[in-house]
Amino acid sequence: MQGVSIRQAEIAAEQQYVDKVYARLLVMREEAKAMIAAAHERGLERLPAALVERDAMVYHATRQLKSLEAEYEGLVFGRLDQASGEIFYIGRLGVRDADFDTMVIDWRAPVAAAFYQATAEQPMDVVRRRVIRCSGGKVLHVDDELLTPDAVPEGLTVVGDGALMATLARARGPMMRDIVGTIQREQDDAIRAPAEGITEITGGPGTGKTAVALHRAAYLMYRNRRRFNSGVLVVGPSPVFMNYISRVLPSLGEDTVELRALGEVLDGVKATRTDPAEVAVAKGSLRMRKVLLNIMKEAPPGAPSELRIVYSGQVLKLEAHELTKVRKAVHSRRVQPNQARKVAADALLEALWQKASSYSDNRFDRKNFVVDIADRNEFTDFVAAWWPPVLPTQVLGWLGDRERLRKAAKRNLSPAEVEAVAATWADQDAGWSVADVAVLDELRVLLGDPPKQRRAADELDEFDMIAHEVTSWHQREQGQQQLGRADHYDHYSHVIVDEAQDLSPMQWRMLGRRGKYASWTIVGDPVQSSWPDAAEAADAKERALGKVKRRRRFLLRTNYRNSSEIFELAADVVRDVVDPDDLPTAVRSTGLEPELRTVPDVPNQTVAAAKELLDQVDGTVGVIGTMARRAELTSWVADLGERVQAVGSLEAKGMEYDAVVLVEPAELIAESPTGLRALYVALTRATQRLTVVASDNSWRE
Ligand SMILES: Nc1ncnc2c1ncn2[C@@H]1O[C@H](COP(=O)(O)OP(=O)(O)OP(=O)(O)O)[C@@H](O)[C@H]1O
Repeated sequence: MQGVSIRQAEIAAEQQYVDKVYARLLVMREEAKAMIAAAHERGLERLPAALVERDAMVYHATRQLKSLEAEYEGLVFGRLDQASGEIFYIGRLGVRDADFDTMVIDWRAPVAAAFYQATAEQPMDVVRRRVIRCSGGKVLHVDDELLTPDAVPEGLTVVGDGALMATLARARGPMMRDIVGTIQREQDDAIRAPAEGITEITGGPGTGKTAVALHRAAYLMYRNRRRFNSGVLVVGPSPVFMNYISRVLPSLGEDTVELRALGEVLDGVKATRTDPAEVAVAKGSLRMRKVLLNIMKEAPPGAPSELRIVYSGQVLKLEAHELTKVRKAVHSRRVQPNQARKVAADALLEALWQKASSYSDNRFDRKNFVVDIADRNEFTDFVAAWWPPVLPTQVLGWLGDRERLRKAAKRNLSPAEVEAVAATWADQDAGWSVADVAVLDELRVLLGDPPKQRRAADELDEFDMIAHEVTSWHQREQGQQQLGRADHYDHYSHVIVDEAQDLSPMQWRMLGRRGKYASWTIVGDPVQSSWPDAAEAADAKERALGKVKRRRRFLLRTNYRNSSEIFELAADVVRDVVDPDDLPTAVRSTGLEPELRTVPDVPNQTVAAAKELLDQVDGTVGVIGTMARRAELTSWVADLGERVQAVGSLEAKGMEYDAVVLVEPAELIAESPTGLRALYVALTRATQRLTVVASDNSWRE
C-alpha cells in the first residue's frame, strides 16, 4: 500500500513539473506565431533585403512552431538526478523558461547522453535515472533506476520495476513507436556515432536496428541541420514497412527525412509486386546489367533496316548489315544512346558519303553533300526511326520477347531464367515488380535522359525573380526541398539503408547513385538475408559506398521484441546454418510457449487461430504465409477487423505484431533458396504469442 502511495506522490510531483512545461509551451507557440505575423508584415515592404529577413524569420519561427505543435506521446520522458543535487529533465525537444533557464533538455543534446549511457559501473555522476511515461501532458507512470546507491541523498525515493521491461510488455499498435525514453546504452552508442563515413549496425531480429536507425536520423538532423539539409534518405524493404515506421520520426519532431521503399526509389515508379525468387535473383544480379548492356546496343524493334537516298541521280543505299556496323560504331563512342542522336546522324552521313564517293570517283564536295542530305526530311525521318529516344520501360517491354531476351542474355542467364524473366516483362499489365525498379534505374543511366523540349521562357519581372529566388531558398531551408527537387536526386547528405542484408547487387547500384556524396548508415542482419549470393551483394555494396575510409561497426546483441520462448523456436530453425554469435539473446520471458498445430484444414484453422489470438492480446495479429499465398490469406481473415494484417513472407520483413499465425512453414522453406532464413524472419515477428498452422510436420525435420 505504502509503495502505491509513494508512487502516486512521485507521479503527482512530476505532474506539477510537466504542467509547468506545457504552460511554457503554450507561451512559446504564441511567440512563434507572433514572430511569423511580424515577419510577413516586414515582407510587405517588397524590398529584397526585407524579403531575405522575412524568410529567415519565418524559417526559424515555423520550425519552432512545428516542433512545438507536434503531437508528442510524451514531451517529457526522463529525469536525471546528479550527485551534485542538480536535476535535469529530458524530453523530445528543448524548452527554456522566460528567463532562458533550461526546463527540458533535448534528448539529442550532449548533456542528455548520460540518460542513456550511465550504468552502475560508469554512473557519469548520475544517482537516479527516472523514466517518466506520459500520455500527452498527463503523467501515467514513473520508473527509477539507482546508479550510485551509496550516494543517494536524503529524501530521494526510488519507485518502479524496470521501464524497459514495462515498455516491451506493452501491446503493439499498427505503427512503430519511438523508444526515446528507454534507448539502451549499446543502441545509444550507434545513434550518437559521428555522421561521417559509414556506420554499420548489425544485430539479430528485434535488437532495435530499425529504431536505432530512425533515432540516428533524428539525432543527425538535430546536431547538424545545415549540413544535412540537402537531404537524408531512409530506404526500407516495402511500403507496408515504410508505413509501419512512418510515425517514428514525426514523433521525434523530424519531418524532413525522406522515407522510400525499395520499389519507390526511382521517381515515377511505385512497385509493390514481388517476383518469384528465381526471377528476383536473375533481375537483381549483376548478370542482368550485362544483359542490359547488350540489349541497348541492339536496333529497337521496328527500326528501319535499310536506308535509301538519291543524290545527284545516284541511289545511295545502306543495307541491314551496313546499318548494324554503323550502329556498333556509334555505341563504341560510349555516348549514352539518348544523347547520341547527333553522333548517329553523323555516322550515317559518313557511311553515305563513303558510298557516294565510291560510286562517283570523288566528284562530289563532302561539305555540300553533308549539308544537303542532313537537311532532307527523308534523312531526318530515318534517323528519328532508326535511333529513337528510348525509355527504360520500353526496353523491358522488348525483353518480354523471349527470343530477344535470349539473344541479349547470351550466356548470362540460364534458359529457365530467360523463360521466367521474359514472362514477367511480357505481361505489361502486371505492373512493375520491386526488382524491376533497380533494372529500370540502371537503364535510365545507361540510356541517358531523352532530349527535353525547351520550356517557354519565364516571364517573371525583376521583383518576382527576387521573390522567387528568396522563396525557394526559404523552402530549401524549411527542408521542403523534396517539393522542388529534380527527379533522380543524387545529392543526399546521408543515406540510411534498413534491412540491408536483402539488397541485391542491382539495388546497391541504384542506392549508390543516390548517395554519391553521402555518408551512410547501414542496418541489417546477415542471418535474415534473402539474397543467395552474399559475396556478389557484398562486392556491389562496397562499390556503391565508394572509397570511404572512416567506418565504424556496432553489433546489437539483445532481442527486445520476442519473448524468449518464441525466439528459441525461431533460433532452432537456423541454428545449424549460422554462426551462433549472430543470434541475439531474448530478454523477456512470458511463460507462453508457441503453439504448433498440425491440421488437415489449414484455412479454417488459420482463421480460428487468429480469432483466439485476437482475444488473447490487445494489439495486432499478423498472419504470415508465402508471397504466393498472400491474397488468399487476406481473403481468409477479411472479416476479422483492422487488428489483423495478412502479409507475405517478404512483406513481413521488419514488421512486428503482438501475435502471429504462421501458415504452412514448409512452404516458406520451399519458396526460395534462402527459405530457412525467411522462416526465421517470419517466426521472429511476434512479441507475445505465436501459433504455427501446418498441414504436416516436415518443417521441423
Ligand atoms: N531500447 C528500447 N526500448 C524499448 N523498446 C525497444 C528498445 N529497443 C528496441 N525496442 C523495441 O523492440 C522492437 C524491435 O525493434 P526493431 O524493429 O527496431 O528491431 P530490428 O532489429 O530492426 O528487428 P528486425 O531485424 O527483426 O527487423 C520494437 O518494438 C522496438 O520498439
